[in-house]
Amino acid sequence: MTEGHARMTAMVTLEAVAKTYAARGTATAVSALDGIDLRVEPGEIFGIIGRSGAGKSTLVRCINLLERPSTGRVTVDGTDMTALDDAGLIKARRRIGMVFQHFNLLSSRTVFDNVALPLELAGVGRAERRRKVEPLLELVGLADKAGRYPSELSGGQKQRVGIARALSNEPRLLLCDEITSALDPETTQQILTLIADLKRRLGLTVVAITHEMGVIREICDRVAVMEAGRVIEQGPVYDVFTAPEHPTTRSFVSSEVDLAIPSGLKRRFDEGAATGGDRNAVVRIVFKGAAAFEPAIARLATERGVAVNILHGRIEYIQGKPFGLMLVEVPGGEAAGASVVDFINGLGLDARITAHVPVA
Ligand SMILES: Nc1ncnc2c1ncn2[C@@H]1O[C@H](COP(=O)(O)OP(=O)(O)OP(=O)(O)O)[C@@H](O)[C@H]1O
Repeated sequence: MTEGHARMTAMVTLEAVAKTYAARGTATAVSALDGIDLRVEPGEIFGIIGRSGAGKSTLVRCINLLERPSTGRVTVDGTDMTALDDAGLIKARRRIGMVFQHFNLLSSRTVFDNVALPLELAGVGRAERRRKVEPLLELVGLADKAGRYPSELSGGQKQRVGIARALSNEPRLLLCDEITSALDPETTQQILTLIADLKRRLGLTVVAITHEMGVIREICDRVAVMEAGRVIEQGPVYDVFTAPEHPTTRSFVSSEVDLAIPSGLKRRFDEGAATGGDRNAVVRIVFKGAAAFEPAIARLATERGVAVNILHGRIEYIQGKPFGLMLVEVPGGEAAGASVVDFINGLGLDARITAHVPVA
């Protein structure tokens, strides 16, 4: 119990949660979740990423018991959800908002009445409903659309209605099930910004499932990676992005932060690998954390007198922190590469020889 957050009461805990869908007809039983342990802290945005079929939807639906786990325990805001009867569940679910990929709006109801629906179901009177729904529509930027019907709205606007509806009972926890998967990139960005903003303003805890690493990188504090019903890796987003351990995580992350090496450069690497003549080392340098600010290339020049040739590079910002990758050619023949690697690693960066190119 040395970490600060470990002393807080978690907003969500899953302990040894498993879910098997029973065999039906010719279909065999499916193990969708296979022993999940998770802890979501109050006030964080926790992302869950995985490929199709990994079990993400099942997992998120086990949090509000829309799906009952076969075994294991789910606790939300101090309440053991798995121990509740139906009446207890209905009440507990009011404190958990949920937003869906395909919005799930009622087409025969106006925007206002869609947002008011959970309040109606909870027995809240008309005047009180108005008092609650109007500021919510304001909050999601739809104050002027209260009387419109879903068919008159864009996808992004529909999702704003879905978000306002999820907030109507003033939940402490918001579950987001692929909420930007049906939206174009620009609208996705707006919706993610809205979620991050709502989290800050309302002090919400958010659990978001997605198959897009971009969503995780944009708004999440921590991430769990799922595969075949298990969590294969989890941690702070910056750590998982900059040092993914599991091959599946690496493949998710590479599309976001790896270097796409141009074909002309790749050809030179191939020539460097094949040549029997003189060649120079290509060093791959990773800049991350505090060391990202180290002027490594300049120090190499001033302290060692080595002027490297920058071949390719990329700097990303993840949760506001820089993460850079750079490929440099070290002049002076193959042997010069190793001492440059030592020098740069000595500055706290991560360098290694990744390829060779023929000396021009
Ligand atoms: N109601 C159900 N009955 C039987 N099998 C199911 C049911 N729901 C999901 N499954 C199976 O459980 C596994 C996990 O599905 P789940 O929908 O949770 O994955 P996912 O990661 O959310 O995938 P997707 O992104 O495609 O929805 C899959 O093999 C799926 O076919």
